[in-house]
Amino acid sequence: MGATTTGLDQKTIETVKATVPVLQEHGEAITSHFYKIMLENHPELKNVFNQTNQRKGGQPKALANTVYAAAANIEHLEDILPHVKQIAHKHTSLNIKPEQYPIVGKYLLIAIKDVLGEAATDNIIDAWEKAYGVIADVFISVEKEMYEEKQNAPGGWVGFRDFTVVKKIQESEVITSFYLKPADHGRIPAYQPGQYITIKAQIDGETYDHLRQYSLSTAPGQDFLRISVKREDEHNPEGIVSNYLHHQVEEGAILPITSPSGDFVLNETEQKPLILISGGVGLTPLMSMLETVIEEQPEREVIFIHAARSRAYHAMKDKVASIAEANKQVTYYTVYADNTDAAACDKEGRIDFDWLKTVVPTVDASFYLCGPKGFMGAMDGHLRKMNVADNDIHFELFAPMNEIAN
Ligand SMILES: NC(=O)C1=CN([C@@H]2O[C@H](COP(=O)(O)OP(=O)(O)OC[C@H]3O[C@@H](n4cnc5c(N)ncnc54)[C@H](O)[C@@H]3O)[C@@H](O)[C@H]2O)C=CC1
Repeated sequence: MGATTTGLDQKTIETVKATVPVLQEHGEAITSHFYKIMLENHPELKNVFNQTNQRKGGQPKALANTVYAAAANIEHLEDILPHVKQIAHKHTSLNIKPEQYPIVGKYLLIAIKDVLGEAATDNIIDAWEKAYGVIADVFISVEKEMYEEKQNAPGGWVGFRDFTVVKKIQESEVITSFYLKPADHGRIPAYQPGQYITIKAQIDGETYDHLRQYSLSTAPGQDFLRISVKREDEHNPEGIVSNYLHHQVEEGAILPITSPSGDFVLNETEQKPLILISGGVGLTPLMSMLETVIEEQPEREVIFIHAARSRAYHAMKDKVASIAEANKQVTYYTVYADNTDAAACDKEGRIDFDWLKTVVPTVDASFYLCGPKGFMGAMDGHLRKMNVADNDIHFELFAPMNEIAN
């Protein structure tokens, strides 16, 4: 039995690879059971594992897909490193610690045994235990590096740091911006346009703290951080933190946050046209990119396309208009789904292929997409139909990784 670079013997590798399809077949049953038993035994992990996605089944599915993809590539994990890094950005933003990995591993194995019953022989369980250890080590080492970078970044930190809400501004019918300054009066962290932070929401009456990620919505280099939050329907469990922020968090309140994370960032080494396409509150990271590019790359052509439900839902309209007015490099288009005043927008309805083609000057451009899931799928489809190269399409969606990867 030869050893491999992962340190796993050939028999273990073969067993794991041979059983990936079996686990995939029972994937959701295994991970739903796993989440249930793990959170029963470790309720302190509830805030880390987003409860909304867990209820909807998205989080268990995402975790299952990640573990199976890693297991299928167990001999050459470096092939899935970009995917690992994207998840590691989310993990470090949530302050996930190495000691949490063995807990996940323990309950995942118990769930595999419970669901597969006798089919889960000792050999199989043993092989998966070893494989999980290898996969966990890859995540832990990538995350260790990211934590070191956070600690050493100008104004950076690890864990949660208290920020004071210094200003709260309504941007549209549903979107409100929160301006944040360090409660310790220390340095504001450096960050890249497109990155996000995690808020720990300590809400009265809730049994655990809720963690939510929000994109930073201005260019770096200000004397504050700013997030812009859409108020979700209060009856939607996903809306618990956004309603708390909108209704209970006023100027002077303290919010614990983690330092900026994320790899959906503006590449300032590129010169080709920058096309920013957003739907709804998805404009937040793209505002940070827009404000940055006009300062850092004044020669670069920028097209800012924004789709909103209607004028009342359109946030930061005046800001974008004044940026375009003052910077000839920027052209902007507005699309309203429900328009009562045709003069207020450039297109009514949705961004469709034929229209998009007329406003995109060249397909040899860098495209950044952010918005609701259906919007992103539609935009991605339009761009591929135009033959835009894969690596020119950048997108992010705050959702479990399996949805992002689709
Ligand atoms: N960094 C990130 O990953 C961020 C992600 N987001 C995500 O962006 C989303 C924004 O949602 P809302 O503001 O509620 O958007 P929304 O529901 O108000 O929709 C915005 C626009 O998108 C259009 N649209 C929706 N589906 C479409 C489709 N299939 N094809 C073409 N156009 C479509 C609508 O017509 C509307 O004009 C949220 O899901 C949020 O999670 C938001 C901020 C940051």
